[in-house]
Amino acid sequence: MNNQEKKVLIKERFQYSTDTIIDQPFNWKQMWRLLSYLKPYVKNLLPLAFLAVIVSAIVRLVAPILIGKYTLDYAIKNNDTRLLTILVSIIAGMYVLSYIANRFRIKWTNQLGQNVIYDLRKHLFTHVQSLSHRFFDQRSAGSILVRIMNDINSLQELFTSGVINLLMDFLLLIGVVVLLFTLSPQLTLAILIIVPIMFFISTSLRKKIRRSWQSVRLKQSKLNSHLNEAIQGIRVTQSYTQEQENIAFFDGVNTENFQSWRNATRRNAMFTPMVEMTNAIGTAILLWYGATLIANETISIGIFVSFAFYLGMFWEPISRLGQVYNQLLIGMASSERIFEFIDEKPIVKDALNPIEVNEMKGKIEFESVEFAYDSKRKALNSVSFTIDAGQTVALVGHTGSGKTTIANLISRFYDVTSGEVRIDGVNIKDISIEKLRSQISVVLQDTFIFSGTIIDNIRFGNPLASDEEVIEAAKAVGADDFIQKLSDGYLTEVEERGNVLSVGERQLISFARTLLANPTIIILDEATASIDTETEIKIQKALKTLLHGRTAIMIAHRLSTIREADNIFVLDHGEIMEQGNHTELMEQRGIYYGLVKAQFQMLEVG
Ligand SMILES: Nc1ncnc2c1ncn2[C@@H]1O[C@H](COP(=O)(O)OP(=O)(O)OP(=O)(O)O)[C@@H](O)[C@H]1O
Repeated sequence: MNNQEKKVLIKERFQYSTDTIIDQPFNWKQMWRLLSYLKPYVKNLLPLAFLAVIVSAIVRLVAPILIGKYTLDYAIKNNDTRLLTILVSIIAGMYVLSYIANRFRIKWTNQLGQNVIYDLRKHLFTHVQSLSHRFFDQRSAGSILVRIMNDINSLQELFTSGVINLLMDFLLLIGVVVLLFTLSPQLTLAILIIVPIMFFISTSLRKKIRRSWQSVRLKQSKLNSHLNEAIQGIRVTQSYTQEQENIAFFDGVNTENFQSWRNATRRNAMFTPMVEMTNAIGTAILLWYGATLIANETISIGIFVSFAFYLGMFWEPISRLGQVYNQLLIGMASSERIFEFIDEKPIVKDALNPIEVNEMKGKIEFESVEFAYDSKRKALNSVSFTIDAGQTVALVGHTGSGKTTIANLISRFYDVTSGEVRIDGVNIKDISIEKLRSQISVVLQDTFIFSGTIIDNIRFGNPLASDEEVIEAAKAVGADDFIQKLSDGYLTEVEERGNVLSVGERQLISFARTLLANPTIIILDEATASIDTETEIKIQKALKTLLHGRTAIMIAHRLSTIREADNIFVLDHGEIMEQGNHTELMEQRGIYYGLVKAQFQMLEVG
């Protein structure tokens, strides 16, 4: 395989297609929505920041008049030292006031911005927590991370300085234009001629800048998605010695990210020189035309000096408005992506008046249940069964036959496409989701261990449980032995996903966690696969304790582990083809018989 073919293959291998450019024109509605996050602060931080802004704007607007018109044209011209002293003291006092106002403006606007960012991130995270499994099926963890971190970060500048500076600059701009016209309408008109040219150029830049920042976000999202996957899957990568391919792909997305940044910042940087150019042209007009006006005595030197001050102040807010506009565009691109998530509604949601079931007996019924993950194929097709409270039922069938889907529907991770799932005779759509899930525990083969101590990981099943209750649960499922042998016992720190623990140990921890949660219904998905015989014996013992007095659904490929089940459902292509206990199904000599025989033969061969 040549290098080119290799590159194509690598490019095709990692596909992150979920993030697309959301391209809408500048949207005032969205802007208001973003600004609504300032609402909690309209009574405290916002007015304080506004006050500081108004004070500094007034000082900046009044000072040039005092310096030019009054100091030059009256005090100096008439040699009035008393007036000069008074004016200089007032001007100095005003600058001190402006300094104080500015310090507070920075302090308060920073506080305001940080608070808004905190609130927005909290809102987004809380919302994402409530979203259904389908949402996570369609997106990589990395791309979700980018929205919660990077996109919100990019709004930080807008809220810490942008919004408030915008007000300050508007005030300055309006004030300066009014003062310029008062001082000399002819000179003002001559200078303002350049403004429309400037606006024309900036409008064409606007769209390009906005697109560039959106592209940056997309590239970052792709980079994060790959990074996340590359780290999570490092063991597989290393075992297949695919490190070079991974590095090559990373290099590709990293370069794309680098280029899109460079592109965006280059376009961004075009704004300031443009304003500076206009500033230079304005100054040239001032000098040339202003000198003529002084010569024919239309304006005084003092007015000319005030004018020069104001002209400097005129371009400054315009230049800053350009920057704020850029921040706004960046913010818009990010907020579109943030609001897309916030507007995402959980597909599985509570009924209007959900039933708060506090204690379930655990009878499960499926009536003509159909389900499809996508429109292309059905995962379950007219499935009906009843599991009585306290029964243990095993689901068996070929891979992809729909076993996990049944488990997903009982916990309401997805809603049925048609038909009904009932618990204790009540449609689960009418039961409060929180109550429903609090009575159901799902034990997965790949137990998720959170970073923290072992004791806290077990306590995840019931945050209110005491240390003694946690230890008791661990003892009951036979996890206490190995935990005691760990360096710090129950206080041993384990990293995310519990990489330092064996599969069997992780499973025992999850059993203890489940026992502590004390659910009415337990779903064990492949819980006894891939462990050695000794651990399996331990786990079988633990299971007996765990399942005692509860309704249990076991999904297991190893048929030896489910012989004791009260009932076995045999699935094929999303339908229940056979059901009965082990002896009955063996007598039927159907699919189950075939599966058992095949496994038996495999063991013999092995
Ligand atoms: N999140 C999903 N999105 C789309 N299709 C899915 C999703 N999860 C499962 N499927 C599809 O639905 C069908 C049933 O899957 P399910 O996970 O229920 O099978 P299973 O019997 O549990 O398989 P296994 O024994 O391999 O775990 C399969 O064809 C699978 O590809």
